[in-house]
Amino acid sequence: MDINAVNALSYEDFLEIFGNVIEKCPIIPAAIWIHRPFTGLADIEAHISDFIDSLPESGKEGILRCHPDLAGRELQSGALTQDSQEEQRAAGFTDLQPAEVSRMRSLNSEYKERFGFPFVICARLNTRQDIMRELLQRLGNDRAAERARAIGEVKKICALRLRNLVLSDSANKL
Ligand SMILES: NC(=O)NC1=NC(=O)NC1=O
Repeated sequence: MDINAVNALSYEDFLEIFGNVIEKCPIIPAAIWIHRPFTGLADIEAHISDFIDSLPESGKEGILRCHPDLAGRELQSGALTQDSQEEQRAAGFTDLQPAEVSRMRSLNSEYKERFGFPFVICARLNTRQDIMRELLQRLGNDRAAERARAIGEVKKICALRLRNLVLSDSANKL
């Protein structure tokens, strides 16, 4: 789907296609729709990034809290969004040994205990070994640095979801 097709979408169709580019935060694509016509994928990304950056810290932490844990309960119970399910599978979290599941569980809760929001990383760009190493390493960050780092990961997840949608010609899904 080229950028002209994106710009020609009704609001409802735009939200149908792009509503989950930031996990469970449809308000973000709903808000940036006003900026069309977009000049390209990078323009959509830039508007999403600017919107997120304009939020108060509580809003950024709210976005992080909308993300499911990696190898968490939602994965176990099949409650993940399709995007998240595919990302977690790509990073190898759908075939963890029980010991690895409980290790991720305790690391995730230690992280959440310390920062008040979940550990977020772009799963498609990392192996599960990278992710566990990153989780341990980032536990040492201070809250502000970690919030910024996690928001950076949210933007990477968004960039890959956008590319997947636009290049996979998702207009056919309508
Ligand atoms: N807590 C997370 O980092 N969750 C996720 N990262 C992804 O790339 N997909 C997810 O569901």
